[in-house]
Amino acid sequence: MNQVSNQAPHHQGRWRIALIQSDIVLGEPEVNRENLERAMERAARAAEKPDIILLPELWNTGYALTEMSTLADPEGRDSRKWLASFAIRHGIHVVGGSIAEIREGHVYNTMPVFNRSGEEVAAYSKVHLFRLMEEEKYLQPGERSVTFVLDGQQAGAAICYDIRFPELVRSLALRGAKLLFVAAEWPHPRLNHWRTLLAARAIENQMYVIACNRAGTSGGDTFCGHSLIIDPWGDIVAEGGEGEEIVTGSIDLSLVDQVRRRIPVFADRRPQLYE
Ligand SMILES: O=C(O)CCC(=O)C(=O)O
Repeated sequence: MNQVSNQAPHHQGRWRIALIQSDIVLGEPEVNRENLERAMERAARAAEKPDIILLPELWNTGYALTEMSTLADPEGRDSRKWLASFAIRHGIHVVGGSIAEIREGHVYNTMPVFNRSGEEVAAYSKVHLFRLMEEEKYLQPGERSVTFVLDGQQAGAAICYDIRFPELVRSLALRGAKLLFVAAEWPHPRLNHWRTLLAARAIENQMYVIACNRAGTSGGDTFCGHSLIIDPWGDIVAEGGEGEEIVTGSIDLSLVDQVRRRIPVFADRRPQLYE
């Protein structure tokens, strides 16, 4: 199956995507916002304007887990206001990576999503906390999986460790998601896992996987970059290197239906045998 054209116009499920693969300064939300804003403005003013911008995980605080109670954004208010105003200013959908936010005394790792009009169409809080980095000691897990609609197209949300749970992504696909947005702070030495898991989620669910990882180093971890856009056949539309970069590519959601017709995985499922 051929890759989709890089020139696809943004109508009828054809979108140009920009992934803001940035470094994140530990515990410095204002600095991070300023850095991201510069990169997002650059992406928005490119000759081929994106329809959707995706940011990395925990872009406000980084993994400053022990300081979350003071650093996390109360109700995510400031971060949301800023993301919404960017979406309105440029008429671009903003899948807001994720932010540390405090709600009712708990810190959540939450991906807010804004449409071109600046309306918040979804907020997904990471449901699988990553014990290897002791997230469960400092964060509260979300309690629901989330799909949302942009320009009439159904999408699903995932954050980092979530991609190790095929059942989560399958459930999003069964609810109609034709693409999955992933925000991550995925470190070495697991680049191979990152690339393989993302490709597997795309192939098995016959959906686009659009994943933005951070770059840089922090607290002894070196992050992989390699943000990816993978099509429903498993081909790579765009992939970043290791450093800071805006990764862009175009997608055509009619390819999802084509692939699902060619190999009818969803029609061939036998869920009564799986549990
Ligand atoms: O699953 C992994 O290897 C990385 C996950 C991770 O870093 C995270 O969820 O923050």
